Amino acid sequence: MSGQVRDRKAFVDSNGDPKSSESEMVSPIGAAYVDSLFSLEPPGRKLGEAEIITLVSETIGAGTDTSATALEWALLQLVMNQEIQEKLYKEIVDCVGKNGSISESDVEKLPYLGAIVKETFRRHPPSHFILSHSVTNDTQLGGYNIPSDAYVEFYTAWLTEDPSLWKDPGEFRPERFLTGDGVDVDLTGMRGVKMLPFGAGRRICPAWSLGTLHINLMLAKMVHKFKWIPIPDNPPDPTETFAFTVVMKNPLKAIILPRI
Ligand code: HEM
Repeated sequence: MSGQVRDRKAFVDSNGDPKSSESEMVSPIGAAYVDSLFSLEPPGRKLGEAEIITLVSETIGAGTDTSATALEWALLQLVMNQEIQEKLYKEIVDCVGKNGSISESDVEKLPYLGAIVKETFRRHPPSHFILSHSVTNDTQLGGYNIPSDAYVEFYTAWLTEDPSLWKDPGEFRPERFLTGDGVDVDLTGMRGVKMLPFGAGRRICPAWSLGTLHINLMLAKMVHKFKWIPIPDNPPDPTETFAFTVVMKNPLKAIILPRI
């Protein structure tokens, strides 16, 4: 790895910008995640190669399945609920037009899109458990003794299945985040805990806001350019199964029609 990655200078010019032939593939020196790892100096040492590889692969692993799963669940709901999809399409067209292009700054102007993404995180949290946690010293939490050699697993999906917290929790209803029991719900758990798709506290997903933005953008672009409809006599199957994330037992199949 060191030969290939640490010699990134071969791909950039004297200003540190990518050479033109590489511009699609290489970020300027200093801008990539891996650059920040090379310059990171925990007290008294540099990170070793094994640590850098672990950190990079953790980021790729944690960032791909989660986002892909969330997007697939959102599309399943839009295929099954055409009126929600059309309401979203109208919101997008009102904002950027039929032929426009949706950019990062448009996302905050699309509240219904945001509500669909939040409702997806609530109804289909990609991860039903957060990562294993442990304590450095024996302690007590919520009346339980937690020894320092134990792994503590938090099942966070129970929150969003709880009818005392959510009205009809099994229903997919984005409007709840605009005018109902989801208004003011905070995805990070800082202002009360009603859902925890990214965990909470100091080990919360470090990319919770990036992941949310990616899903908003990808979903908006996919609905702006294409209409997603069910295959006749073969509607999507919402049965779940546990993999790295909670995925569809039978992956989504749909008819995808260009809008224009
Ligand atoms: C919909 C998208 C995502 C969801 C639902 C999600 C969810 C989570 C959850 C539940 C955790 C565990 C938190 C805990 O143990 O308390 C986590 C950790 C993590 N996530 Fe995400 N994530 C998403 C996107 C991403 C992306 C895009 C990246 C990277 C670019 C990423 C990188 C990480 C990393 C590195 C950790 C481990 C943090 C640590 O060890 O402290 N995630 N994520």
